Amino acid sequence: MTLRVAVIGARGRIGSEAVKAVEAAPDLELVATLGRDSELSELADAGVQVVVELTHPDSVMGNLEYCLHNGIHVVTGTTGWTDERLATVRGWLAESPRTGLLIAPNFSIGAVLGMQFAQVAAKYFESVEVVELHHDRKADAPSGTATRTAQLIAAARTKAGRGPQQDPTTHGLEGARGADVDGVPVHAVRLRGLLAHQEVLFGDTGETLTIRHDSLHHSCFMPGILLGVRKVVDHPGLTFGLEHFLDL
Ligand SMILES: NC(=O)C1=CN([C@@H]2O[C@H](COP(=O)(O)OP(=O)(O)OC[C@H]3O[C@@H](n4cnc5c(N)ncnc54)[C@H](OP(=O)(O)O)[C@@H]3O)[C@@H](O)[C@H]2O)C=CC1
Ligand SMILES: O=C(O)C1=N[C@H](C(=O)O)C[C@H](O)C1
Repeated sequence: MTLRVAVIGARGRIGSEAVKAVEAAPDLELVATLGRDSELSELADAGVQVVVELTHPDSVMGNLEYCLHNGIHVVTGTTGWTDERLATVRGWLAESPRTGLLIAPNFSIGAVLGMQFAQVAAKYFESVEVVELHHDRKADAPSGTATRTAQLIAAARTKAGRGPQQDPTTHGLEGARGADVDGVPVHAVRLRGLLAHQEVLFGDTGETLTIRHDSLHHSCFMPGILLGVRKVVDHPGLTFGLEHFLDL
C-alpha cells in the first residue's frame, strides 16, 4: 500500500526538493502540492494521509491545525517553535489521538548526529558557544537547529551538575555576545552563498573541540523527510526531533 502524501510549501527551497523526493519514492504517492495561495481543503479532497509541511513560522500553525483536526499526519521542518506553540499543538493532538506529528528542527542525518555529539561533549567542557551560518533569505534567527542544540547542551550540563557559564563581559555593544538560549550563547551569521552550517565550540583548560556540520545542498534533508513520512503514521502524538526515528 502506498502512502498518499502532500507537500505544503511545494515551491520553496526545501519544499521543491521534497516534491521530487516523494515523487521518486516507490512506496509514496504525491497527491497534492500546496503553496501560499492554496486552499487547505485540497488535502481532504485528495485523501492525503501524510503532509510534509515546509513553509514559514507565520503559516505553520494554521496548516497544522487543519491537518491535525482532519486526522492527517504531519512531518514539518518549519521553524519558530516556542513552548507556547508546542502546548497548542499538543492540545490539537489530544483531540485527535491517532494522528502523528513529527517536528524536526533538522532533517539532515549529519546535523542530528552533530546535536547528539554535542550533548555528549557538553558534560566535559566548561565553555560552549554555538555559531550557526545560513543563507541570506532565512526568516528566523537563531536557526531552529541552533536553538535545539543549545537547549540540549544546557540540559546535558544541568544533568552533569554543571552550573551556568561565567561571562565576565561588563563593557561592549548590545548583541555582541549573541542570543542567550538557556545560558548558551548562540550567534547567527546570514551570508549569500551559504546554505545551512553550524559549529558548536567547546573549550576547557588547554583544549578546544569544534563540532561542525555543513549542509551543502537541500538534498541532504530528503532521507530524513522520507523516513519521517514512513514512521509518523505509526507514531501518534508529538515527536520532536528526527533522532527519535533513528537507531542511535
Ligand atoms: N528542518 C529542516 O531540516 C529544514 C527546515 N527548513 C525550514 O523550512 C522552512 C522553509 O524554508 P525554505 O524552503 O528555505 O523557505 P522558502 O521561502 O524557500 O519556502 C517557503 C514556502 O512556504 C510558502 N510560504 C511562505 N510563507 C507563507 C505564508 N505566510 N503562508 C503560506 N505559505 C507560505 C511559500 O509558498 P509560495 O511559494 O506559494 O509563496 C514558499 O514556497 C523554514 O522555516 C526553514 O527554516 C529549511 C531547510 C531544512
Ligand atoms: O532555513 C533553512 O535553510 C534551514 N532551517 C532549519 C533551521 O532553522 O535550523 C534547518 C537548516 O538549518 C536549514
